[in-house]
Amino acid sequence: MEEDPLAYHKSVLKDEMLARRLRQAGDLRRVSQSRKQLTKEFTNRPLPSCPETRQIARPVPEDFYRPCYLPPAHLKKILLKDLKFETHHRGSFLLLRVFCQPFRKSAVVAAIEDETRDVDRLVVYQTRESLRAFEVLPESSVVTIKEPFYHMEEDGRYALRVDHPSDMVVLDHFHKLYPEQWQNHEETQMTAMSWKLEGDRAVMGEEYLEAHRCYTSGLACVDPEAYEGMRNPMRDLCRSRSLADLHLSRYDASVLDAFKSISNRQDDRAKSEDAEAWFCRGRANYQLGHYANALHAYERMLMLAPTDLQCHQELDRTKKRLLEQREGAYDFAEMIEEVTKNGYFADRASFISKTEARQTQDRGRGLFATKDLRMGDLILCEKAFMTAHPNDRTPRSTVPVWLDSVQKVVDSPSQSKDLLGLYAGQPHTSPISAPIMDGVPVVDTFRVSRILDLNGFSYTVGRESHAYGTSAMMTRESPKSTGLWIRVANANHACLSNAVRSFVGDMIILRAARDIKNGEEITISYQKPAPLLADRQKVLFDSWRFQCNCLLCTSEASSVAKMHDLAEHVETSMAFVADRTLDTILAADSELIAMAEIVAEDLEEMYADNLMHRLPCLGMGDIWQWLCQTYCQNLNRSQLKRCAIKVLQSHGYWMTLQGSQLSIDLAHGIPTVAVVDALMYLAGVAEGEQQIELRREFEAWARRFYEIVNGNMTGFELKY
Ligand SMILES: C[S@@+](CC[C@H](N)C(=O)[O-])C[C@H]1O[C@@H](n2cnc3c(N)ncnc32)[C@H](O)[C@@H]1O
Repeated sequence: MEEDPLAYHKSVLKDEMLARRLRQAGDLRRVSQSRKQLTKEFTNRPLPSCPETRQIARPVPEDFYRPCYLPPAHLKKILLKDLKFETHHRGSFLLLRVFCQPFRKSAVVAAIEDETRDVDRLVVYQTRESLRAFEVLPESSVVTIKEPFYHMEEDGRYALRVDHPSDMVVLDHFHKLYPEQWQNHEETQMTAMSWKLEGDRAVMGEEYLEAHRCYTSGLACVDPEAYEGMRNPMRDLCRSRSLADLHLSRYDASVLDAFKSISNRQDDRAKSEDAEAWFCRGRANYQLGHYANALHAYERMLMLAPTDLQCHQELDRTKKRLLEQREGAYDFAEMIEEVTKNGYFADRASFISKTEARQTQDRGRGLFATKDLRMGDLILCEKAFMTAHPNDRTPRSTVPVWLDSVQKVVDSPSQSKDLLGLYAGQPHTSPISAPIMDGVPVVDTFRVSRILDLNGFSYTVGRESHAYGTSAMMTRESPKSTGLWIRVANANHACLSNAVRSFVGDMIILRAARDIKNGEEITISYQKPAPLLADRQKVLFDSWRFQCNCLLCTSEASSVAKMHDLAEHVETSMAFVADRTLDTILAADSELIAMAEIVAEDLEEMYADNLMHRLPCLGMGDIWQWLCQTYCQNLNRSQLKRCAIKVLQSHGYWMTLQGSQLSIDLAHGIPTVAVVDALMYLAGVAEGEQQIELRREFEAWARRFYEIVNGNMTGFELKY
């Protein structure tokens, strides 16, 4: 990585800022900028068009703080002048108005005033990636900031900082806290119907947030008495807001609003409106993955509008999802085709019914089989809760997934239990949904961040149709995408795991690496296991804070004395292979081959214990693979056969041949691409020796391993 020439100055500046922060902490705020200065700063910026490029500052742990769990009614109102530096004002709230067009930097930044016309800046983190600053905080909007945090930002200036979405509530003009002096009197005069028309206009312009605001304001002015004997606009407003909710990914609210709007009357107009509401309910339930509810909604719609083509299509789509959910009936080739076209997403349901998450004896919760599984079986195929992909605007991918996971739960609180129930670094308490305060779920952003760090996976997209395109373990090239899968997040790690993961778009696939009994724990390897025990344990401890005690690790740990020698030999082998790529394989002479044989033999000696117990020898596979490639190139069949068997043994697979019947001891194997290659070398040798049955046996085994490693068979023919 290139060194930053300003690194030294930056670190001095950072230290100075920290010292200032510590010195001033608790002091009463001093006004540092006038309204005129702030107005100039905010109005001289280019108008926001699309979300700007930005680097998101992740707060350092000492800045972590909890969200406010109280409504404003239980808090004391304070003014800007009451703020103290570096202080969380617990038990208090501020009432503020945005007085200029806000902008986005590493967060949404707004100029705000209080009722005394005192001014300052408000910095809001964790807003939805795709929203523009003026959508988050429209000019003239009135907000309450609960338990405000007055903090020095990266530019060395103080500002009010909001990290938890529920700590800031944008008030509707009819809210009882909304100060009279900031009321827009034109708006307060509007009727429910005029709000509805305003909302419809916003929908036409695809301004769904604004439409939502209008429909909500309209609903606030509906007086049921005033519509005695007349058509009550409440249902119309709810139906329209349900559609706006759908566009805003607020699926829980969409289901509820659609429900409220259904009249069950029998006149034609009511039927058509109810059909619309059932459709919204269907779509929102589909998006939430509640396919049975979606099916019910579409069936109800078809009772009212039997010829609606779109509804028939949605119904068919939903039936497919239900089949996938029930039976794991996926057409992977079709799924790959879809993902290849759209890049990231597979419109598929999760199949997780052969597993359950429950407590282990000593490793928190784990994933367990609820059925007997055979080697190669699909254990589960799960849709991601959230994925994030690197792009020009956010080249580092984990931050958007973090932000959007918070937002997803805020938008559809019913999903909060799934996310917040995951491991966050402490022993589990029983999973709870986020509490709702002022109509908004209280989500602790920092907890979500920790959950994502401990439970997310990185993977590579866009290679699904290639050979081994869905294997995350072998694709080391960046950029990487990040994702979170709720059921798989319960799986504990073992370097010698019994399941292997792969990806198609945003679906994760787990296959059984060996037979797994009903009730047995399912484990996966969080990372491609490093050859040396110390390296493996370091990575696992640094990232996940545990030490692996799988059979391979405990066995290698018991031969500590040899560790140093082994490390030396593994390094020699790795250097040999790294220096001698394809060109040298093509030109390998007998001297070079002899050298490689010596390196391999030395390693075998080092790995005598592993070999005796038929355990994988992770540092030995590469050199035998190199020799396989070389002997294959030289058409030396007998040596190729010997080395291919060594590759299998390096991975913990020991084969037995009885005539042309091949059996493989799978107890301690680690399936990889190299295992498939070795089996295909052996198939080639058998073919050369005219042993057609045996060739078929080897190829059949190679196919089984390919499916485990890659998740499905796509690309096998291409590669072999
Ligand atoms: C993705 S979570 C796995 C589920 C977790 N055990 C739970 O209780 O929800 C990752 C965390 O599980 C624990 N863990 C995973 N594999 C482990 C292992 N082999 N030994 C001990 N702890 C493990 C670690 O605390 C790790 O940070």
